[in-house]
Formats: sequence, structure tokens, C-alpha cells
Amino acid sequence: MTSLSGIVIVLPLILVLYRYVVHPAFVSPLSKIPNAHFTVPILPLWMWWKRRKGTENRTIHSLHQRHGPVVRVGPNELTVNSIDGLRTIYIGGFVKTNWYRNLFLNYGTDNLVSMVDYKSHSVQKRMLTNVYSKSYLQNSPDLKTISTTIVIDRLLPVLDELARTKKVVNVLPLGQAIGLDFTSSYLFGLANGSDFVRDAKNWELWLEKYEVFKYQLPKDRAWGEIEKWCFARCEKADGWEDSDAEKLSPDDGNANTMPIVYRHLCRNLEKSSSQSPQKKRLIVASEMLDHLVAGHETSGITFTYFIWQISQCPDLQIRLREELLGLSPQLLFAPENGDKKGTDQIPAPKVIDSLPLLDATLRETLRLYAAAPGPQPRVTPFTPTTPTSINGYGNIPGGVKVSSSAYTLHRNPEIYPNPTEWLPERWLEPEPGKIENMRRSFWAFGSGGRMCLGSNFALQEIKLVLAAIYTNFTTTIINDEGIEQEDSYIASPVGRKLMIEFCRL
Ligand code: HEM
Repeated sequence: MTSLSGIVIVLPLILVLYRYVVHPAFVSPLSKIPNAHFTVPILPLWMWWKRRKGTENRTIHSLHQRHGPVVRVGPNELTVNSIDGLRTIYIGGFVKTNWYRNLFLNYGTDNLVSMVDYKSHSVQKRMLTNVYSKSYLQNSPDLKTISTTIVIDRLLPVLDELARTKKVVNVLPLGQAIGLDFTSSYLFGLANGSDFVRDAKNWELWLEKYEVFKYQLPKDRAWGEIEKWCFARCEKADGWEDSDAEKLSPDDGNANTMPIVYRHLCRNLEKSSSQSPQKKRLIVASEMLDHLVAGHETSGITFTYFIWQISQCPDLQIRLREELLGLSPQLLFAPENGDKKGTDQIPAPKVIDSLPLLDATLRETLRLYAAAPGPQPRVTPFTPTTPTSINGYGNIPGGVKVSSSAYTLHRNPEIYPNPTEWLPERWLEPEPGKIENMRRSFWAFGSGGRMCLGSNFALQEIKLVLAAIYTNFTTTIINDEGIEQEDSYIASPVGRKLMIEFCRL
């Protein structure tokens, strides 16, 4: 009797010990992978603590420097940073973790960023890919009108006024306003989009609300001010009739454009989805808000670090201007030509896109200051016949969390020599045989089926804006206190500011 009750107590203990200590630490295929810390095979606390302290990106980077391309950071979690890893995980289409759904759901409804399920995601992404493709964006008359209005009619006069009055400006919120004005106008039509570039006061109020929204859980922010703001714009865009297209006259100074993305998604949902009309409205609204959120902060961060770096290199500003003056038409701002309206004031996006120095400086900014530098988590699939293998570590079971991060990929010294230095030249004159791997490791927009939907849109917008700025102005840093980047998923400057003086050329 005594020995039987002994067995009843000891056997489960042995099984628990084997399941939670011996197997993960010594038997599992993951036990062959270097550990971040001696506790990680049995406890997830070590990495959890780094995340809580806000040092996740830097910790992961130093782990890879010490242990190589694959490191175990929890009983069931790996960090992977290599071209092989990107191919396997992201091109291989491993699904997202629930982390995305827990953070990015809008109106209690899924969108492209939050979706975990592979099939629903690819159906919805296909509905939008066309209007975000490079060729569509480069040839869209609507986007041309939007670009001319925002850059020529709004931004350049604002900057000119700042330059004339020698007023210093914080370029982070200004860059975010540019991002939101561009994105909202493309989603909902110019008349329904925001005009925060010219309305700094209301922009400040919007950003205050957004700072709250950003840290709330989806259930707490549902139908709060930001969600209502976006929904109101959806309702306005709903009023768009096809016959309105005939009334578009970009040359009369009151340009409007079609609600391109809104209309496109509504139509595609009408054709292919059996959901109720109310549900479809929520799907569209959730998707629109997703683009607004994804587009404005990232663009603002990119503008800020570009301006910060190039402001420290007056020679580079001169070289960039020389390149920009070769554009036709030139983006020269001439307030005396205030009556000159129309979309013939900006060069073709394709031509701006092919400027080598502008491209190299922007790419280098996105490398060293990726706006979304943190881990992008995915889960290994349950495929017993072909278990996952990454960088020589085989038999990785299904259900393991695996992530890569731009922060680390972009700091690999074998691929980007002197990785912590901002060197646009590396893209212009790459070391022989290096450019392929530099491009493959460039991960500012992710890769594979979940790659950024708006990457072409963002690049087209940012290049045009920078071209317009550096054709007409030089920039000087007045105060860059707190410019170091946060250690977070979307990483703004810690001090949330970069104070710049614009000077007319
Ligand atoms: C500099 C600007 C931008 C940067 C650095 C950026 C970066 C990223 C990154 C890294 C991802 C991948 C996340 C992952 O793998 O899980 C992503 C996804 C996404 N981005 Fe962007 N983004 C930018 C601008 C935009 C803009 C302007 C839009 C829309 C207008 C946009 C819409 C999206 C969407 C919808 C996704 C989710 C795609 C999917 O899961 O299929 N982004 N972005």
C-alpha cells in the first residue's frame, strides 16, 4: 500500500519533470540551439523581462552577435536572423501569432495586419494588391492630383513660411501629418482626406488622441475617438458616385479625387463576400484604419531620421540638390506662380524613383532607422513529413514561435560593413558581389505574403516629399535631444522631436 501510494505520487512528478525540464532542455530538437540564458529551455521569463524593460530589439541583436543566426529565447520560442531564415519563415508563409490580433484589431474586426488565418488573409490581400502596386501608383491620375495638392499647394508654402520667419519646426509630427494626409486622401478621396499639414493645432489634438489609442487594447479603444474619426470618413467616401468622376477637375484649384482604396475594397467585397452589409462596413472600416495607422507614424519616423542624418552632411545636401535639379519639371517652389495650377508641376514618379542618390540615402535611412525594427513573430507549421529546418537546425516541431527583426538583419557586418554608420554610398558603390545579399537582408517592409502592403505607396510619397524639400531648402538641426530610437515595435525618437530650421535656396 505504502509503495503503491509512493508510485502514485512520484510517477506524475517524474512525468512532469520530464515534460517540462528534461525534454525541453535535453531531448527536444530545440535543445541543440544556443540558449539566450540558461533558464530559457524551461521558462519564458527571461525574454518577457527584457520586453517589459523595453530592451527587446537590442537584446536580440546582442544575442545574435554572440550565438549566431538562430537563438532560443524561450521553451518554445526562437529568434532567427539570416537570409535562410527569412526564406523559410516569411517566404515559406508561416502564419502570424495571435499577438497581432490581440493588438491590431479595429472595430472588433480583423484587417490585414491583425489576421492570423492564412486563407482569409490572402483573399483580403488580393482585393487590395492592385491599388498598391507600383505600376498602379505610378500611373494613377488621382494620386498625381493628391501629390500635387499636398506637396505643391500645401507643404511647400508651409515650409516657405517657416523659412521666411526663421521659425523652427518639429519635423516628426510634420512628417506624420504628411503621411496621414497622403494615406487618407488616397483611401477616401482628397476632399475626405485630412489636411493636417496646414492645420498644426488640430493635428496636435489628433496626435494626443492617437497616443492614447496606440497603447490601448482593441476592446478598450473600440469606437473611441480615433475609430469614430475613421468611420466618419468611410461614411463620407460612401457618398461617392461614379458620376462624380466626371466632375473631377484637377486644374480648378479645388481638386478632388476618387476614394480609391475604399471604393476598391467595397466593390471587391460586394462581389465575393456573403457577409451582411453591416459586417462588410466594419471590415472596410477596420482595413482603412489599419492603413492609416500603418502609414502615418512609419512615414513620420522615416522623414525624421532622413532629415536628421542629411542635416549633418551639408555636402550631401548639395549633391542631392544637383541630382534633383535634373528633374523635369523641376520641383522649384515659386510662390509668385500661385495661379499656376494643375498636375504638370511634379515629375513622373517613375523618374523620381530612379534617382540614385535619393534612393541610396532613403534606403540607408530605412536600414539604420527602420520604423518597424522589432521582431515579426510567426509560428512553425505542423508538417510531420517535412519538419522545419533553419540554418542547419532540423526537426523543429510545429507550434514554435519564430521571429526575425529588421534591427538585427540590418546590422550584420558581413552584409553591411560598419553597420552602425549611416553610409548612403554603400548602396551606390557596393563592394563586389555584395549588393544581392544587401538587398535580400533589407527588411524595412518585411517580406513574403505578409510584406507591407503600402511599401510602394510609402516610397513614392516619401521620395516626392524629400525631392521637393531638398530642391528648395537646406535643413539645419536646432535641437536633436532624445533623437535615439525607441526599442519597440514601431520605433519613434525617444524625445518625440527633431527641431529643424529650413532655409530657402
Ligand atoms: C515607411 C513606411 C512604412 C514602413 C517602414 C512599413 C513597415 C511595415 C512592415 C515591416 C510590415 C510587416 C509586418 C509583418 O511582417 O508582420 C508592414 C505591414 C503592413 N503595412 Fe506597412 N510600412 C510602411 C508604410 C505603410 C503604408 C503607407 C501603408 C498603407 C497605406 C502600410 C500598410 C501595411 C499593411 C496593410 C501591412 C500588413 C500587410 C499584411 O499583413 O499582409 N504600410 N509594414
